[in-house]
Amino acid sequence: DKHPLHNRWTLWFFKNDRHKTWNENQKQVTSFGFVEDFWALFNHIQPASKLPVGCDYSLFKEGINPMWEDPNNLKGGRWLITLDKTKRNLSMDSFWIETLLLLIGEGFDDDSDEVCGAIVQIRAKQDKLSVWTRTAVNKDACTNIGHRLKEALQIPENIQIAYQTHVDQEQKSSSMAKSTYVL
Ligand SMILES: CN(C)c1nc(=O)c2c([nH]1)N([C@@H]1O[C@H](COP(=O)(O)OP(=O)(O)O)[C@@H](O)[C@H]1O)CN2C
Repeated sequence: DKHPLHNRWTLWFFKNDRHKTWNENQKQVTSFGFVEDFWALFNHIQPASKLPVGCDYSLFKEGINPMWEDPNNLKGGRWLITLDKTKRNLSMDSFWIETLLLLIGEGFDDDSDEVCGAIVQIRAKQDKLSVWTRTAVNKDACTNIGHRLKEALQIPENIQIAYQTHVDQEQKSSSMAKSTYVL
């Protein structure tokens, strides 16, 4: 019989329809709690690298919306990995599946409870992959999650990734919010 996951997860899809609000564009696709159902879903949908520019996939724990204002995200932030669009067909999909497997496999050791979800975003200039965590001030948990992410995605030591709080991201004035942690 089917193999249960430690958590249930919900896949969301964002398509940038200018006539709708950001919230209206954020759609739930489905939720799952078994390994077999994850693979059936993943093998059924478009790969991230094939989505139109402006689209996102988000995989969050069931009950947590992929939005700053969700109570589980209010005090948190994200590890952000930017991908040059030339890498879209090279590493985007492998980065995304590796991140998904870390999430559903609770691959962040004791800090897996700190993880809320992950988002992959197809954009004109730079694609983005982020892992959202619950509590920005939990430095040890945040940095362990960041290390595990770099390790799983085989991101070289000299390539920096940054952690930004959602509050800083919401209130950013320049193009990039300030970084709370860098690895
Ligand atoms: C409740 N609420 C409205 C709300 N709640 C949110 O949680 C939330 C937003 N709004 N977001 C809006 O999308 C724009 C692009 O962000 P982007 O991350 O797609 O980045 P790009 O500029 O499209 O690359 C953001 O500037 C923000 O306006 C983003 N976001 C996470």
